[in-house]
Amino acid sequence: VEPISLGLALAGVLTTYISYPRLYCLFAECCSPKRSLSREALQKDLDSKLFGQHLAKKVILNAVFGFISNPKPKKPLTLSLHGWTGTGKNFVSKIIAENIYKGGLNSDYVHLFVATLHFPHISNITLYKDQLQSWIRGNVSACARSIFIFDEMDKMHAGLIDAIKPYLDYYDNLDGVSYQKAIFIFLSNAGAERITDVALDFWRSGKQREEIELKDMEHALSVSAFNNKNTTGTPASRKFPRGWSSPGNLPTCKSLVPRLHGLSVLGQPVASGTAA
Ligand SMILES: Nc1ncnc2c1ncn2[C@@H]1O[C@H](COP(=O)(O)OP(=O)(O)OP(=O)(O)O)[C@@H](O)[C@H]1O
Repeated sequence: VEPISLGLALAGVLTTYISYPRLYCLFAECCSPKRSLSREALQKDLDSKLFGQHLAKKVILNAVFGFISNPKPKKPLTLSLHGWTGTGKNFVSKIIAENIYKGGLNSDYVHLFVATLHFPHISNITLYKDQLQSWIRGNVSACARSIFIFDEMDKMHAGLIDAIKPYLDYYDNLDGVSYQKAIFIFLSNAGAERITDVALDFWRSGKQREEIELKDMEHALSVSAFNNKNTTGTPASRKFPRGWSSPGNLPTCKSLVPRLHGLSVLGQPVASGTAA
């Protein structure tokens, strides 16, 4: 084959590959505006990898699948996972990320922040706020379905929590950017002791762990998370965003508590809820 013909043929193949996003996305990672999540695959992953978290599994499966399947969500998906260290909060975030993007946590569309690592100095709070907001704005502009994971929320400065709040609400757009397809996952130890207390009470009364319901955790978590002493800032600024109930405490039984915020599933707004 002569070099010019070969070159033209290759250029043709390359142009076709780039011009057809679906074809391109078969081989490279894409930010797909359409549904890109298999409920069966997510369920299989949760069932086979995540143990002892029946509430978390159910809530996460319904929340994530319902959200991704909705072509026009009214607000971003906000999940808040609470539990003691080593209960699987990061693990489940990884499962969610991997089910939405091939690259999982390494994807260009998945952003992980660790409070003590990325925002260590209270004196730099104004700088962090600006940087965080422009990072979120820039990345959501580039990919509406961006995922932001915030680890150690209980150690996050209240001022930074305030900086994230506007993106979690029901705005069609903020300064020309719509955040309604974004996913925010907050991980926290706040409420861990209380979660353990509830699980322990169930065990003492001879009930199965699987009998614990979302509502059994709700109140306990709200109170203890709001009173969380680790989050810095004044009590007033510690107020959680609308639809975002505060977190609480419990270690021995090691439960993971996801909290669902104002998510619209099947067109019905769902009030914030909790699972263990
Ligand atoms: N419920 C679980 N089911 C299966 N494996 C788990 C579970 N919880 C934890 N693990 C295992 O333990 C490892 C550590 O858990 P992970 O980092 O998710 O804990 P965490 O709740 O995020 O803790 P921390 O609060 O310290 O960040 C995971 O990578 C996973 O291998």
